[in-house]
Amino acid sequence: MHSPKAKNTGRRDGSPVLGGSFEFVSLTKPVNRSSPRHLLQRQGSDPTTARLRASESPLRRRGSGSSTGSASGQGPPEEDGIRLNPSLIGISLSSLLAIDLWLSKRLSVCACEDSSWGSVRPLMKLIEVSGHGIPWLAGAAYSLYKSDTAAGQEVMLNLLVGLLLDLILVGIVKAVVRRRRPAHNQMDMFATFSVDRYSFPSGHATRAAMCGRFLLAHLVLAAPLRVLVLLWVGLVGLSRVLLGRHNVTDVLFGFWMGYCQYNLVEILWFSPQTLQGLLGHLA
Ligand SMILES: CC(C)=CCC/C(C)=C/CC/C(C)=C/COP(=O)(O)O
Repeated sequence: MHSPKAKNTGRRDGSPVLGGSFEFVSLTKPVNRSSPRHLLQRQGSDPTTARLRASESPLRRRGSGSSTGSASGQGPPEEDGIRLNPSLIGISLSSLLAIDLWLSKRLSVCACEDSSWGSVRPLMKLIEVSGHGIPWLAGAAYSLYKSDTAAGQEVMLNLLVGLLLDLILVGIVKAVVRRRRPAHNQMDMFATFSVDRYSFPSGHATRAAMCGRFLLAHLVLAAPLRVLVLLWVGLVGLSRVLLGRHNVTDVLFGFWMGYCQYNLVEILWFSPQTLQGLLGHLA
């Protein structure tokens, strides 16, 4: 990806302003402080350039531009490195986002009935429902209500806490980041909050990761079922991209966030005593 700045700041004679990786540094800076002496002299002879240089360069405003290391041939000063890093991070992020958008678009093969895998869309929507908040909240509340043992009630209460925590945290991140859903998404999901018009992170992915870890830690012990749980988590995430609901990074971050949310549930874990106190208050 090209930096817009890079197009405008090259020299008229086409020769590089600086060699190797430092060229980028010079392109992000208004003044070629580390340029050879004859270049500075040539630029200084142009009154417009000289005026711009004087007004734009923070170093010159501080009056230190003429005496820093690079101008005296000792290589770029420390400040060059400080400016280089954010630019490199910016470029890396832009590249990652471009790859993310391209890959997500290519993978959205069930985004509508006419898509290449449009016939699989109903199955993907079924997987979507399996990771929706309502069945999970209703299921956990019902199990809590029906549970006879203190241990069972404890587990279900904490699952309920985790699910509510997940809704709150995902809502906050979505509201802060405000990343739009992919353009190819059909907004035909049932029971959504207003923040669900945003896509980062995928609430289904966070819930699947958190509930997956919860199930593996407390409820599902048989090996074949544990594999099924892991498969379900993966399918929920994959279905978000195939349906065109999310970009790949929304789902990957969602998985990570859900994984961390489970740690939070473990830290907050409500004991039977706390549970009895709560139920005593409610009764
Ligand atoms: C009791 C109560 C507050 C239930 C709300 C459950 C609900 C409407 C959850 C929203 C689930 C949803 C559509 C999340 C969006 O998932 P993405 O993967 O598309 O971000």
